[in-house]
Amino acid sequence: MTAAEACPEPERVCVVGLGLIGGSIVRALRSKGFRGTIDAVVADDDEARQARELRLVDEPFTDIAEAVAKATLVVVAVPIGSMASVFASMADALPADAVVTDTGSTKLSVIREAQTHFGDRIGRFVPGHPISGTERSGLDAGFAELFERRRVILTPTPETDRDALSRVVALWRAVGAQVSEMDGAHHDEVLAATSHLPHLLAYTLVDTLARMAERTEIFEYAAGGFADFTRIASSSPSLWGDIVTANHDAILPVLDRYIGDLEAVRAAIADGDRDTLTTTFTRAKTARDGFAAGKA
Ligand SMILES: NC(=O)C1=CN([C@@H]2O[C@H](COP(=O)(O)OP(=O)(O)OC[C@H]3O[C@@H](n4cnc5c(N)ncnc54)[C@H](O)[C@@H]3O)[C@@H](O)[C@H]2O)C=CC1
Ligand SMILES: O=C(O)C(=O)Cc1ccc(O)cc1
Repeated sequence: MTAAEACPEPERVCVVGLGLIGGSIVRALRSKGFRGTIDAVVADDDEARQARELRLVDEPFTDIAEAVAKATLVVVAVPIGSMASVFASMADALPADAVVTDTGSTKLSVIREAQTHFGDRIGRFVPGHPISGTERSGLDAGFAELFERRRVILTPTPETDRDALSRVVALWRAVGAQVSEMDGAHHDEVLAATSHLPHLLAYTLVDTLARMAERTEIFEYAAGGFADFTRIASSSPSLWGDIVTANHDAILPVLDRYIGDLEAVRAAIADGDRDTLTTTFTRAKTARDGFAAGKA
């Protein structure tokens, strides 16, 4: 589907935060032939120059209020910890009927900040989260295919306007994504298990090994399994500090459950209980094979 088919309204999009996600959205819009205007809030003059040279944006801004003043659709793609200050900076400058959406990895915390800052215009805010990314950050890390056939979860609230929702659905379809809807609390529980916990485990494993005395040798002899399991430990520590702090209510129960299961595996190893180990590994392999087959 072309961007023009998915997004027939000539939107004036303003992407706030031209990092991995914001940079990929503008690249995808360009590569799909999006016919509207693309503005962006950039970090500094260097990023503005780069965005212009790559023809990614029509106009780069460093001032948020100025950037959103003519927008019809604003996409906030900044770290979770920056959402509140970005919403505060744009609230009074937004055109009355502009739609605002975000790409944050947690949803209840972002919805709360939006309610605080957008007040009675909260109906024009559509909470969103693309379930695709990489361990890299910044404008150079972005690429046009990032959202192709990948899921985006929107978590509208009872206050969300249907028109605003359909405009955001159209934007994500225009960049090749498949859109689902879910309640914000459910989103945060699902993502705590499938994304936030794996990132925590990868960071902690690498940190544990890196602080062991023989660490040079451990990393020298690490095989593909280590690389597969730990790639995401190269993700931005600051971005993930924000995510884990914001979603602590949903993360703690699944983390406790995992610690309990790890303790059971530890006990089986200590007791030489091979049956428990192979039963656990078999259950996991069946589940993982099913997941891999579903993705193929
Ligand atoms: N990294 C990933 O794979 C994914 C990230 N997300 C979410 O998308 C959002 C963006 O993440 P990334 O693009 O990966 O991060 P990034 O670090 O690559 O880019 C963030 C951008 O926000 C800008 N920024 C930060 N604070 C700002 C502020 N106060 N005002 C204006 N701009 C500001 C930075 O200059 C940078 O360009 C985050 O909320 C993240 O949780 C969602 C899906 C995947
Ligand atoms: O690098 C990976 O595999 C990821 O899992 C990227 C990612 C990071 C944050 C999200 O909210 C969604 C996806």
